[in-house]
Amino acid sequence: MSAIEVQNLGRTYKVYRKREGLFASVRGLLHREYREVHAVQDVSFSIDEGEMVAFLGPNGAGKTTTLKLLSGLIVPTSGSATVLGHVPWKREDAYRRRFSLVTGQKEQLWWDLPAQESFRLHKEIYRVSAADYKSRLDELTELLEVGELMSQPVRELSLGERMRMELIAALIHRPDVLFLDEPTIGLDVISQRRVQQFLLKYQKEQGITVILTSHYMKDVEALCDRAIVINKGTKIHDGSLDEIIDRFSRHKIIELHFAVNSTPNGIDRYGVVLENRPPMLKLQVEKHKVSDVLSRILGEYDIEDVSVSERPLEDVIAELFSSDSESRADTV
Ligand SMILES: Nc1ncnc2c1ncn2[C@@H]1O[C@H](COP(=O)(O)OP(=O)(O)OP(=O)(O)O)[C@@H](O)[C@H]1O
Repeated sequence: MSAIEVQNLGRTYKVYRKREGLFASVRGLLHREYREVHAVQDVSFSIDEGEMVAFLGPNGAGKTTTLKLLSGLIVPTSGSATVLGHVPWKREDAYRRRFSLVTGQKEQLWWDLPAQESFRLHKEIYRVSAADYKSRLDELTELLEVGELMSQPVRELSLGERMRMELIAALIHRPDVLFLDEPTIGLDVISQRRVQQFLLKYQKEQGITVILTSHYMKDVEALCDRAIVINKGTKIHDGSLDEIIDRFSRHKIIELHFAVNSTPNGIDRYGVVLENRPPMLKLQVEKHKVSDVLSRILGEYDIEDVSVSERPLEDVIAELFSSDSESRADTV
């Protein structure tokens, strides 16, 4: 059953255009000029209950705007959406109790108070019973390993510790849908992994529906099988992570092990040398040339072992979102 249904959703912002110079500023006071930013355009997708889906896109693609729309923080300019049968921007109490939005950049905890005080406030806001509150807090505290930090003012916590507290605050009312906007931004590798492991376990156990935006492909690979990719407000892909690689990667990697304990000169005429550790050499080759390059190399050199692999998701996404491929991404 689908938990989230989005149909031709669009959100346009009007941005005040400020001209330079005194005369233009005075004129601007009398006659305001606006420019329109189409942050989200005609986006449609459907997410089943219990799915964890990544929402990928370069800076300014419209990811946060979409999550804000689905959280009811802003109203769309076109299209429709329902989450668990609710229209988010109607801001019904019944909906508020069923979702949470966690953003890596904006905190919901009181800075000067211990996190447990904020949790208590959330308990009251969401009218969580004392018994449920206790059992959920115990469970989350243990899973996120923050027991000893409960009475410490939030401002004294590290970024990673704070994010774990943010997750507790977001989950204490046990939402059915969780929107995660860059939950690991700025975290070191250890903290990132800890958050990933928690999310994986929690999502499996509770069967909640999750949309995750992240610029870290390690998060995405650890947590999601499916990704929706948007660029300039428009959806350009919806499918498995493997499909992203298959569709957008223009290259493959050939790993060669030479029979002699060296690698030959001039092999770079076949592709880009990514790694050269004799007798091993990794070559990046355009997809459509792989079989031709392979047969030539095998004919020319004494090769002991060879393998062909896809490029890592991280590289494919970086290439897709780099400025020179933006126009390409627009047209796929
Ligand atoms: N309140 C606003 N007023 C005007 N323009 C906005 C507003 N919020 C977002 N935008 C614009 O809408 C576009 C989409 O922004 P959004 O924050 O949704 O992107 P994003 O994909 O989340 O980017 P990032 O990865 O950098 O967080 C951008 O061009 C942004 O400048």
